[in-house]
Amino acid sequence: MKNDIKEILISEEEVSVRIKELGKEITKDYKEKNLMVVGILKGAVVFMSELCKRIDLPIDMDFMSVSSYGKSSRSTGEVKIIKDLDDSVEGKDILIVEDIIDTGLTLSYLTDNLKKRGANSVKIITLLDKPGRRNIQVKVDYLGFEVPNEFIVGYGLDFSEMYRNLPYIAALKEEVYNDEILNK
Ligand SMILES: O=P(O)(O)OC[C@H]1O[C@H](OP(=O)(O)OP(=O)(O)O)[C@H](O)[C@@H]1O
Ligand SMILES: Nc1nc2[nH]cnc2c(=O)[nH]1
Repeated sequence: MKNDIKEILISEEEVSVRIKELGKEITKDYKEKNLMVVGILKGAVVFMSELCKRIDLPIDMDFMSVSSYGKSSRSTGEVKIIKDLDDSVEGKDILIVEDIIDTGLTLSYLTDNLKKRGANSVKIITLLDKPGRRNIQVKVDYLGFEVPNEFIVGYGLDFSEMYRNLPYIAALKEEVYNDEILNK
């Protein structure tokens, strides 16, 4: 199956260095705050676990799972919560952790949703940003890397549930994915 990989875009070493930098930045920015880290299943799991080890603060961790329909430019899109947080976010400083921002639909919905629940602040960290595919503008507060408009796998990102455990970030060969996947 590794024959499906076109190219390694970001090496294991580069990811590790960037996550350490992001962890330091967050540690500085959230010193006097009430940090709650919210990972979006499943893609964010690998990034979140590495990131949290680099944040030198007491933190709450929780997870949400969402599904989205109609991400194409022809649709306004709809996001549904499949697994919600265990606890209230009232008064918490929320940091949403994502693996990738693509159309912007998921993070736009989640930011609004958590703000409405009375969080003190809601910010976004994403390992990857694919700005070429954006439909909805979203403010990214912390970014790992920008990636080109390719189908990305590794470090939590899957193709048909495969490749999430690759320790680097790679582009899949064009012949493996098709327009249906990118325009779903
Ligand atoms: O900006 P958007 O167009 O909304 O896309 C980004 C979302 O898509 C991916 O999740 P996916 O639905 O593939 O689920 P997964 O994390 O379980 O792989 C990714 O993890 C983001 O949550
Ligand atoms: N695995 C994967 N999931 C995505 N979700 C949105 N864009 C991508 C991508 O490039 N790869």
